[in-house]
Amino acid sequence: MIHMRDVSKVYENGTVALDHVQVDIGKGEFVFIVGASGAGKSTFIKLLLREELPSGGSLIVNGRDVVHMERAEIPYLRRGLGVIFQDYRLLPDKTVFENVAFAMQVIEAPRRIMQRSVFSVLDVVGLRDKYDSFPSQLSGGEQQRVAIARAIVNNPAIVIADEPTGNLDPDTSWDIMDIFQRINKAGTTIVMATHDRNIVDTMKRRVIAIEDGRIVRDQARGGYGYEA
Ligand SMILES: Nc1ncnc2c1ncn2[C@@H]1O[C@H](COP(=O)(O)OP(=O)(O)OP(=O)(O)O)[C@@H](O)[C@H]1O
Repeated sequence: MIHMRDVSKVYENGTVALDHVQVDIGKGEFVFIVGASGAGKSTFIKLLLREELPSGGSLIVNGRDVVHMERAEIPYLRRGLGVIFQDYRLLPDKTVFENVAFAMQVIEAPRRIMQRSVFSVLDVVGLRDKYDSFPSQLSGGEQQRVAIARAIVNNPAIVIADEPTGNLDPDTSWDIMDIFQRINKAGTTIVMATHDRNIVDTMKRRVIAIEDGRIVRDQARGGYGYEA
């Protein structure tokens, strides 16, 4: 699904955010990206989404060559990826239903399929009865569940999450992680950058640790730190 070969990212000001990174992530994997603040996790994710281009190396995401891609191909790359951020990024003037449906309108899905799909993913995240609420009427955990519903409504091959539990209390974080586990069980690849030691140590999934732009550990059933 994801093949990074010798990928580096040097920002315009000379900051080396990633330094010759090699990673292969296969279908159905659940991968945590861990590392201190500034280690390069968000840059790693931005490259996958083609929000930033690598300065060197090759990168294949979901069968597409991200480095040599035409601008017009970028939306097709992103359609295959569901993205979730720490701060939810919902549209404040749209209801829960509309926020999720919007992701389908963008790809011009037929209306009849849209209604069914939106309610189906709202069931997955347990929010069907809130379909008519606005984001401001929801708790942080509920808003993140809407963001997850929006991310998966077009059946992406890969779900990419940058600190999805960063603003949530421990119990709510686990509710969110249960949803990610269910999505993963259904075959979706999950790549999640996180600072949540408890979650990483408890789940014992693949852990890729980044330090100063380099992968310093890639462990099949790892913990947050070396000791786990
Ligand atoms: N647009 C940019 N221009 C210049 N430097 C940048 C840019 N974005 C990130 N950096 C730098 O690149 C390095 C890696 O940043 P990145 O955001 O990838 O780290 P991170 O591991 O995601 O950190 P955090 O956990 O705090 O989000 C840092 O030194 C950061 O200051």
